[in-house]
Amino acid sequence: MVASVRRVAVIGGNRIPFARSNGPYATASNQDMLTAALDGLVARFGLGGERLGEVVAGAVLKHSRDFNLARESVLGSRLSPDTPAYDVQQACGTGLQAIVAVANKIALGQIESGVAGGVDTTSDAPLGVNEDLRQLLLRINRTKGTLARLRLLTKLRPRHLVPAIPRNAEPRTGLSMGEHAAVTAERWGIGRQEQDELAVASHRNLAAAYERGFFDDLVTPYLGLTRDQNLRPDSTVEKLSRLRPVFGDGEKATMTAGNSTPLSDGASVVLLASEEWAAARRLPVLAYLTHCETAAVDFVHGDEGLLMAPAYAVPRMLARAGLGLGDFDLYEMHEAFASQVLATLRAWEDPAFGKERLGLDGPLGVVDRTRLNVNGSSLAAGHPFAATGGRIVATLAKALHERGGGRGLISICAAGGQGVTAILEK
Ligand SMILES: CC(=O)CC(=O)SCCNC(=O)CCNC(=O)[C@H](O)C(C)(C)COP(=O)(O)OP(=O)(O)OC[C@H]1O[C@@H](n2cnc3c(N)ncnc32)[C@H](O)[C@@H]1OP(=O)(O)O
Repeated sequence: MVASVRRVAVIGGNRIPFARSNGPYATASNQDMLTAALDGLVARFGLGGERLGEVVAGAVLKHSRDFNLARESVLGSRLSPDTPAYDVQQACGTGLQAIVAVANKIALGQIESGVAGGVDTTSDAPLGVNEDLRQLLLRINRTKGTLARLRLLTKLRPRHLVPAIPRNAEPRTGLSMGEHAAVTAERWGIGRQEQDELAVASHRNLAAAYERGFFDDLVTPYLGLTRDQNLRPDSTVEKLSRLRPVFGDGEKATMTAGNSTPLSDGASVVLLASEEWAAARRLPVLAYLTHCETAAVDFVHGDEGLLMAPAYAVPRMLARAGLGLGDFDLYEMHEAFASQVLATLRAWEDPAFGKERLGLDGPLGVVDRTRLNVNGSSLAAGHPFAATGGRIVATLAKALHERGGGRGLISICAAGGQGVTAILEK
């Protein structure tokens, strides 16, 4: 059935600047932001009225009204309404997994072009009613007769009005992402200063990239923002060292608001296509998506850290690609927390981890830190969960194109003990 596998071209991306939670996008919905990101892409690549093969996107925090988020966003955009769309969701891996879904169909010749991405708002998080109120409302709904219904209504108490707010926590452990990351940081002996240094590098690199115009054709202003709101170009290790720890135990705690991603709002999308489709429109190819991998770890019963799955996905992907960890010109590691990136790097450098967990003869290898997140990452830009994959792919593809080619590694950790990784090449 499959004739051949084709190369998948990354043509470009677009995102809106990422905002801090309850900031300028407080009244924007997932659909508003995803539509804005799509329309920016449409404008950039002249896609008005174009019927694309497919649009795949998702959000981690969704209202029930968002059951067809990607398709509704297409209908609200200037793409042809004949463009089909569907949603995916894999926590913070959502954006990259959406890109893989579109890429696979292009590779198999099932579509010629597609857009993939993601959106999230922590400002407009879906509030649920609590279980007691839900039961009461359902009973009222099932009850016949106005009087009987009114009688049930008299049972309404103030406790019923306490909303069910989604927690940024793992359902099976009750621990937040930050609390899990703190356990991993301690296990790998990740110090406060190295976390703060990584955060400062993220801010400096993102600020420098904005200054030299790198994001001029990747970011479209939205609701008054022209740059990521969390970006603080004046960040220093000295300033960060004064922040009090927010995750971890007492004296040993090292994780602060400065070396953790902020809760954020935003959207990103990426245009992917076959080479033929791109050539017919004279659109340059920034890079090719050549490999991907997903891994999961048992953080519930086992002793592996919640956000350590990329430490397993990357070596598997490298083995399949016949590459080593050092064979990359650029590395894009999603900075959920500085400690998460540093723990992953340390695991790859550790001979015991290489032998016992990865089945290698020794350590996986070392990442050249001067090639890591050279245009900033989530600590500075912010992390609207499902929008991070699109931000990273578009940033890396452009960076590879700008340097005249090369190979880039992408690593994204996700809730539920999962990791999604990919390789871009030009
Ligand atoms: C989900 C997946 O699938 C996988 C993943 O990615 S896991 C990651 C998911 N994301 C998260 O878990 C989000 C984690 N972050 C949070 O919960 C919150 O941002 C947080 C608890 C860490 C901090 O919240 P907060 O206290 O409201 O932060 P905020 O008020 O902005 O900052 C606290 C202080 O640090 C300061 N600060 C922050 N960054 C700074 C910087 N770069 N330089 C100087 N000061 C800074 C702020 O100015 C503020 O100071 P004041 O109190 O004097 O105003």
